[in-house]
Amino acid sequence: MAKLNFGGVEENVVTREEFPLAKAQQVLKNEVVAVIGYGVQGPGQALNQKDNGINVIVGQRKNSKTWDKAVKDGFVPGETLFEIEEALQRGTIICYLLSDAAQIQLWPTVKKHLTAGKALYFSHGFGITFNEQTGIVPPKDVDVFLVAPKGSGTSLRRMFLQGRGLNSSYAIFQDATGKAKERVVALGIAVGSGYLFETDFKKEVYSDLTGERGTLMGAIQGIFAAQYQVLRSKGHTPSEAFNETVEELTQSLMPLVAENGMDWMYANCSTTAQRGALDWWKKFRDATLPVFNDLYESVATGKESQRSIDSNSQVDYREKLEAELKELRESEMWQAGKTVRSLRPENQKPAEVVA
Ligand SMILES: NC(=O)C1=CN([C@@H]2O[C@H](COP(=O)(O)OP(=O)(O)OC[C@H]3O[C@@H](n4cnc5c(N)ncnc54)[C@H](O)[C@@H]3O)[C@@H](O)[C@H]2O)C=CC1
Ligand SMILES: CC(=O)[C@](C)(O)C(=O)O
Ligand SMILES: [Mg+2]
Ligand SMILES: [Mg+2]
Repeated sequence: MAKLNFGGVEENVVTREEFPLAKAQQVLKNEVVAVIGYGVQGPGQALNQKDNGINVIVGQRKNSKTWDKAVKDGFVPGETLFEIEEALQRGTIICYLLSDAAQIQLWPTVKKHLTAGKALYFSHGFGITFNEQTGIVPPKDVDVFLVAPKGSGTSLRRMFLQGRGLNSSYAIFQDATGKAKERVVALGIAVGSGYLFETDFKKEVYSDLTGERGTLMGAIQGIFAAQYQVLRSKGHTPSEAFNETVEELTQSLMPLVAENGMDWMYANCSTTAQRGALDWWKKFRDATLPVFNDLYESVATGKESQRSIDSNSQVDYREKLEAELKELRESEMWQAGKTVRSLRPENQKPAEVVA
C-alpha cells in the first residue's frame, strides 16, 4: 500500500506496481467469480476478468437481450454462462451487479447461496449502507466488500482495451475469512482498475450519489440550462448560445482541465477571460453552496436512495424515464447541440441543413 499526498493530505492507495496482475491471479486461482447481471458494469468487469485469466462466470436471465449479448461476448452457456441461481451456487465470489433496485428483489435468492467463506462483492455502497430500505443484510460468515469503478462500465472496458485503467474505490464491510483485503484488491486489479483508493461503504455511496446529482450530471445540466436561457432571452442565436455554453467547454476547455488542471486551463485563455473567471467563480460557488448542502443532506438522510428505490420499482418507470430523457433531448439547447455536433469537421455533413 502506498501512502500518497493529495493536496497535503496523506491517503492509502493500492498501485498495480505493488499488486501486479500475477499476484491477483494467484490470490484468485481457486475462486469462481460469478458476475450476476450483464447490464453496464457486468460486461466491463466480466470481460476484463476473463481477459485477465480469472475464472469468471456470468449469471443472467435466459431469454433476455443481455443473455444473448453475453454469448456474443464469448461466454458459453453451460460452461461460463448460467441462469442466475446456478451461477450463485457455483460462485465463491458473488459480484452483485444488478441495478441497485433489482438487487433488493433478488436478495432473498442471493442470500440463500451465500454459504460460509464465500464473498459478496458490490460496485456501490448503496445496498449495504441503506439496508433499512433495501433489506440487504448479509450473513456474518461471508466477506463483504466493494470495488466501485469511478466511471461507466463502458469506459472500464474501453480503457482496459487501450491498456489503461480506470481508477476505483474499494472498501471492506465485513472480513469473515481474514482474506477480505487480498480478495478485494485482487478483484480490483482483475476488473481493470488503475489505482485503488481506500474508502468505506457509506463514504462511497454518499460521495457517488452527491457527485452524480451534482457537478457530474445534475448541476452541470442546471448551469448549462441557466446560462443558455439567459443568452437566448437576450437575443443570442441558439448556435451562439450553445457554442458558448457547451461546445467550447467539452471540445476545447475541459480537455485542458483533464490534462493539467483548472489553473492551467485558465492560463491558456486570454487575460480578459482569466480576469472575469477569477472574479466570478466564487460568486457561483457561494450561490450553489446551499444547494450542495441540501443535496448532501438529502443523500445522508436516505431521501435520495428511497426516491431511487421507489421510482425504479414502478412498473411503468422505464416509460416515464424515457419521457423525461426525451424532454431533455428535444429541448432547444440539446437540439441546437445536435446540429452543432454535426458541424464538427470530423462529423462531415451537417445533419440538418435548412434550405
Ligand atoms: N452504470 C455504471 O457504469 C456504474 C454502475 N455502478 C454500480 O454497479 C451496479 C450495477 O449497475 P449497472 O451495471 O448500471 O446495472 P444495470 O441497470 O445495467 O442492470 C444490470 C443487470 O440487471 C439485470 N436486471 C434488472 N432487473 C432485474 C431483475 N429484477 N432480476 C434479474 N436481473 C435483473 C439486467 O438485465 C442487467 O443485466 C450498481 O450497483 C451500480 O450502482 C457503479 C459504477 C458505475
Ligand atoms: C458512472 C458512475 O459512476 C455513476 C455516474 O455514478 C453512475 O452511473 O451511477
Ligand atoms: Mg452512481
Ligand atoms: Mg459513480
